[in-house]
Amino acid sequence: MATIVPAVFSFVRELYQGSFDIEAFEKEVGRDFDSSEIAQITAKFEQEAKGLRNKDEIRRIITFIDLTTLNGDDTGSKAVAVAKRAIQPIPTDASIHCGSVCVYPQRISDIVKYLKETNQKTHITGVAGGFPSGQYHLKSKILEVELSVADGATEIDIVISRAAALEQDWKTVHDEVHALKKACGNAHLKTILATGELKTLSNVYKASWASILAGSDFIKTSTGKEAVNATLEVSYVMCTAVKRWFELTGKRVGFKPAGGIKTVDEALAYVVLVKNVLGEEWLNPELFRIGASSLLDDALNAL
Ligand SMILES: O=C[C@H](O)COP(=O)(O)O
Repeated sequence: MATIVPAVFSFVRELYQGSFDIEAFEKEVGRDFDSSEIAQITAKFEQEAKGLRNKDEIRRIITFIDLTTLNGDDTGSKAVAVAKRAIQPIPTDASIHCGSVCVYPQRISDIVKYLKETNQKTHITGVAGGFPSGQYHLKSKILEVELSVADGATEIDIVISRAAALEQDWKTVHDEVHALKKACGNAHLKTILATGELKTLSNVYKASWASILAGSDFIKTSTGKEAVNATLEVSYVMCTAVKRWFELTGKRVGFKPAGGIKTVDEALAYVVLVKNVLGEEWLNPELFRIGASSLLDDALNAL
């Protein structure tokens, strides 16, 4: 780490030695963002997205989708039905798969059982760690992650503590994500910032950094349960942090916009944003996902 991270990011080195210096964190990543400037940039992305609407791009979008069902009345058979769609979303094309099927912890084992019985594979994302509010004891968040991984989730989506973020307690945000990353074992960790509840773009940037520094494999905008979910504006700020981390360390963290993305046109705007800010190399399911429950319907209608 010492040879890769420049001196200006000395706090990253200290972090890896087990300390989190909040003053250094604020100094290094505290910055303001100009909303109107970002709005102009994202308006261009939306414009560019209009020219991208073709069948190949729509098929590619389908491969990015974490096909989601997160409802109180989800049953085992509903979860399995969604998993079947994630495995073969286009009925006439067995070569295309969604990024994963995303469910609550109690539904993970239903999908694992179905995959075993039918000898099929898909990534299973379990939302855990006090999803969606994060208002739970850390011990129960850790246990929920451990149980979800034991049940067979290959990817875990957790939420940050918005309470800690709003109190500018970035050490707690970082330390919780770090503990949950450890609980994931080999499962990939996607950390949800719930940006609609973070109040400022400066907070979105700091939350991105705290989550990246804690070892998140992806950072994700929203749970789909906040009043305001994914927006291009917060995505721009989050991808700016992902890009800076890559410039400093050579490490690629993934990005997942989620919540309220229902149409191909909306999804294409995120594709253009990622391509422009992070580069084409991010546009594969290893580094880019879209969390969505209904986007697949619009994509299939458009094919
Ligand atoms: O993580 C995925 C989101 O919960 C999905 O949200 P959505 O139902 O608005 O598509």
